Amino acid sequence: MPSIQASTLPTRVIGLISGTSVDGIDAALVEITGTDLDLKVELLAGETYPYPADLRERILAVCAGEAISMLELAQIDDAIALAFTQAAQKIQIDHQPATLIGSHGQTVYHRPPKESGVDQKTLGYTLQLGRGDLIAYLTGITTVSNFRAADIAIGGHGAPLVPRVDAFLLSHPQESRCIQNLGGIGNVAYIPPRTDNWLSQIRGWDTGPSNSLLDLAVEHLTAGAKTYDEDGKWAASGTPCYPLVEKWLTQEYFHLPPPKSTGRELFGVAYVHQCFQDAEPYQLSPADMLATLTELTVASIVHSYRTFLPQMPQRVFLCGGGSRNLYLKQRLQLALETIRVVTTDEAGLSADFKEAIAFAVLAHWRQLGIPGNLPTATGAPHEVLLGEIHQV
Ligand SMILES: Nc1ncnc2c1ncn2[C@@H]1O[C@H](COP(=O)(O)OP(=O)(O)OP(=O)(O)O)[C@@H](O)[C@H]1O
Ligand SMILES: CC(=O)N[C@H]1[C@@H]2OC[C@@H](O2)[C@@H](O)[C@@H]1O[C@H](C)C(=O)O
Repeated sequence: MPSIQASTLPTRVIGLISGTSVDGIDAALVEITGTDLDLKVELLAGETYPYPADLRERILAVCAGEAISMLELAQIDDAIALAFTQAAQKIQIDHQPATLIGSHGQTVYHRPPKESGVDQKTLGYTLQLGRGDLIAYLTGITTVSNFRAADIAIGGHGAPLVPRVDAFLLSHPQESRCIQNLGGIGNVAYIPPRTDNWLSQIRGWDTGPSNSLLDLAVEHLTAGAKTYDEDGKWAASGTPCYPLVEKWLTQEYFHLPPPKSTGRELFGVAYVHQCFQDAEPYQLSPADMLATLTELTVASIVHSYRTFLPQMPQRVFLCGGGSRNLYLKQRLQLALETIRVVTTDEAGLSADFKEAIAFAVLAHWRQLGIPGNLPTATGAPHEVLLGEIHQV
């Protein structure tokens, strides 16, 4: 990956994403300077704008595989684009206006490419709603969207995309690091110390479920009264059932070598339903069930590091909503023994808004003609420009 010299004038960019938790739109207003090794990002404002409850419900139903008409698809796409537009407008209040938006949109379907014989691969497919042309028109700001399509088209997974941004914002001269996102789905970027050939040694993949199963279990156990276990307090009062964790860990996904990606299509409603069925013989309390699902997230992350990393990292930096789950964090620290587990806040990058910041950077790169994917993370055969630019 050559270092590309381009304009280093500060650019004010908005990054927008709603992730697999479908809890709302994360918006980051940032000032970006530099391009790659000299890349710097200052977070001017970060907010999460919850979706209207009925829209969230419809999106979750679509993610769970409910069949809908094209009319309803269009209506959901409209509603998401409008919600993203409002997020972009609100985040600029009391600030100088932005000149660029990077909008990830809302993933509603993700089908990773699959090996189908020697040197044969079936194509992947991914769909993010909330169309960028409408956001550009309504905000009057050039908008980059549909970031995953180009990587998928050349045979990549189109995910995870954040590792390349992590590499330039969170690498360290001496320390090897894992940046672990704990969103609905978990993903990791492994970044070796910044010495010779460090860029070619970066790795990234989706580690599996993070909060998606926990959130679904909490909703089920509270009959919809709660959507998540705040700070992991409920799970912390239970005890993990290790035979179940062992059983669940035999699942094929955890043993696939990276690059790999996944989503709610696998770790969603049907999966958690099966988990509850598997748990029946053990007569677990709700707290034990949550502790056991937390342990699956922990064990799947640590198993994937031990199996697929060239070496264990010196430090793990957490980000995403799950980094606020104190029980999950504590269990991960215990499983990783002497490897320190902290959040990306300790490295000066907001753990809450890192994904939104990353899509601002990806838009900035797109405008400058700099590729955004990392082939060692997405499995694409080469680098490619990510995103469609919608000018105003
Ligand atoms: N205080 C907290 N205690 C426990 N869990 C929390 C807390 N705050 C957030 N979470 C969890 O984090 C989730 C949201 O995380 P985040 O916004 O990073 O996910 P996402 O971006 O939607 O997912 P992905 O990264 O897979 O796209 C919530 O659904 C909840 O499970
Ligand atoms: C298809 C899709 O939306 N994937 C998300 C999801 O959420 C976490 C994980 O799965 C990750 O691969 C990806 O998002 C982040 C932002 C990424 O591309 O790096």
